[in-house]
Amino acid sequence: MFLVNWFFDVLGWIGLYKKSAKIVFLGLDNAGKTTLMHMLKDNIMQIHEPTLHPTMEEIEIENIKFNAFDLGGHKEARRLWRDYYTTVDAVIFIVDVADQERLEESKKELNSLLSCEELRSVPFLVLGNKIDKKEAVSEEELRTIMDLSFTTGKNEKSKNGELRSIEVFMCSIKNRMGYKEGFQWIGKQLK
Ligand SMILES: Nc1nc2c(ncn2[C@@H]2O[C@H](COP(=O)(O)OP(=O)(O)OP(=O)(O)O)[C@@H](O)[C@H]2O)c(=O)[nH]1
Repeated sequence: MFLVNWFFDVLGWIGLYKKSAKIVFLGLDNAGKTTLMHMLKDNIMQIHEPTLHPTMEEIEIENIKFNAFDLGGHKEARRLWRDYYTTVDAVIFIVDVADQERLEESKKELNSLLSCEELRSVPFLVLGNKIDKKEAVSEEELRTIMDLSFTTGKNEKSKNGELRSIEVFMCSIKNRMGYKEGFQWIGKQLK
């Protein structure tokens, strides 16, 4: 009973209780994917052993599977990711908003994912991470730089089933701020 409550708490907290999904964390190296995976793990008492792989991590909580892939120049990760992406239900794309020099590279990576036919109807949550750093750009600046001015809406579910939902949430994974709202939004987009 205690375990059941625990799962309810964690998945309820991130808006994914009773959902079944494969969620993938993507982004350049150093964006914060591993830190986010660890934050989830720390909140979870019993998880399947993570798959140890230099470029891919995996955890499972009940019916939710989280995978993280590095896309920052790792050929092996890209190959693994390509084998995997036809079955993905949601993408969480993490951007280091304090690393202004790499925002353009992040944008290119995001755009190439957004143009993938296989991901045409997959919801995308863009997490602008590291807002605790003084170099961090604002949400407005991030949206401008990354061409994300028109998004679904933070309280919305995409109205047309054909249209992909996409939204930006700013966060500091280190300070455990902001990403919960992002997960809750992604929870709403899943069936
Ligand atoms: N200030 C700050 N640092 C953060 C935050 N999130 C992650 N970091 C730091 O950013 C660095 C990279 O984080 P990782 O989680 O390893 O990033 P990654 O995307 O998994 O990167 P690779 O493993 O290199 O692909 C680490 O030193 C983290 O401690 C944050 O919210 N704020």
